[in-house]
Amino acid sequence: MREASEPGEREGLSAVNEPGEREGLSAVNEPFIEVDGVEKVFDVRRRTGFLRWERRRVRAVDGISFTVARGEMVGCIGPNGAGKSTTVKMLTGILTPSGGRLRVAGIDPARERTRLAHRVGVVFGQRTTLWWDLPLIDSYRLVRRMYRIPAARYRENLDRCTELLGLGPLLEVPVRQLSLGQRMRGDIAAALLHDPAVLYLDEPTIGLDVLSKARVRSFLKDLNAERGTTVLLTTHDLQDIEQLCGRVMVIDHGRLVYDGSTAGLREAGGGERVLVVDLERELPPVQAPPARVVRVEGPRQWLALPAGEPAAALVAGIAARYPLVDLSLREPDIEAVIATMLGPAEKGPAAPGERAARAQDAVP
Ligand SMILES: Nc1ncnc2c1ncn2[C@@H]1O[C@H](COP(=O)(O)OP(=O)(O)OP(=O)(O)O)[C@@H](O)[C@H]1O
Repeated sequence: MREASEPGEREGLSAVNEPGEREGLSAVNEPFIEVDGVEKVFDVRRRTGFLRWERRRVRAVDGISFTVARGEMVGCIGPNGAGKSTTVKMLTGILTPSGGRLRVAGIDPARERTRLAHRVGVVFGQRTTLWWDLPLIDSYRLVRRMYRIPAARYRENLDRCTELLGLGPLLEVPVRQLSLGQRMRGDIAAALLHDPAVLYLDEPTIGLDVLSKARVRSFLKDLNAERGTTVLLTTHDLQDIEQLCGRVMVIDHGRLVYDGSTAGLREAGGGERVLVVDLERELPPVQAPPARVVRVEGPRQWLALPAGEPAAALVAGIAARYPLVDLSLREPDIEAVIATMLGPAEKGPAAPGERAARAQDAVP
């Protein structure tokens, strides 16, 4: 406890963000997170034989640049070893960049990590920040002391999280007895008690069942909408991104290969939309170029539309020439789009460490 509260005292911090700092939506377009040509290189030693070691340089992040405005909710995806967690760790100040410039709320995270900690909440899906042997509520009391959260603010935030995350029956339960989904909700609440302006979430729905995922996603959506909390979400679950984030960044080999709208990702990846038509009876494949029939099952036919091809004229043409009963348009599978974007290595199951090895440059 002592250790955690000391740095704040040294820097003479006010306990938590002032209410006015609950991220002025007026400043929505100002960059809140600025990442400019950031690099992170790790020097690692690898054993290559008996008493033989090789020094290698792992370029985990290779000149990434982006900005995030206040109140934005941005998804970050990419294969294992792409550099996502390393980027988040640099944003929290846990790791120092090897090059480039980084600012969060105007603060250099590596230099003023403690000051930044009062503005930031972090949830790592695979690890807990809660005290394992203590009841959940005791962890929250400790968090309150660490951040010196005023009593009224603590109560308000705790009540809100307890209600929206369904934590009421769990508060007196030791963390070690919680299920994964319960613990995750507990972790999210712990990260929010001090009213952070930005929340980093690393795989917040990993291993959760469908209902728990829905609950966590709905909570995050409300948090972002009501409080204007800036959210950076790293995940392998594309539904997290599709349901929560209007913007997505795709990272591969330490580089940003896509940064834009989630909807635009499909087009950027050259994904095809599929038109499913139900005819009155079985018929030969529908002729409607440039769409082409890719599957026929009785009176139902599936037509692939090249990316960017408007559907309206095509649908009208089919309706005029064929006995149409029903039709629907399916967006391209986002997972397939990303696989295309990332190249052949992502299409099959990647061998463990394969991508990491590709990101490594041997040091002469
Ligand atoms: N502390 C470290 N020392 C040496 N290498 C590291 C360290 N941390 C990460 N790396 C390497 O940096 C690269 C990027 O790792 P990172 O954890 O950022 O990937 P990621 O995109 O988060 O992957 P995942 O989706 O599997 O979590 C990998 O090659 C990894 O092995």
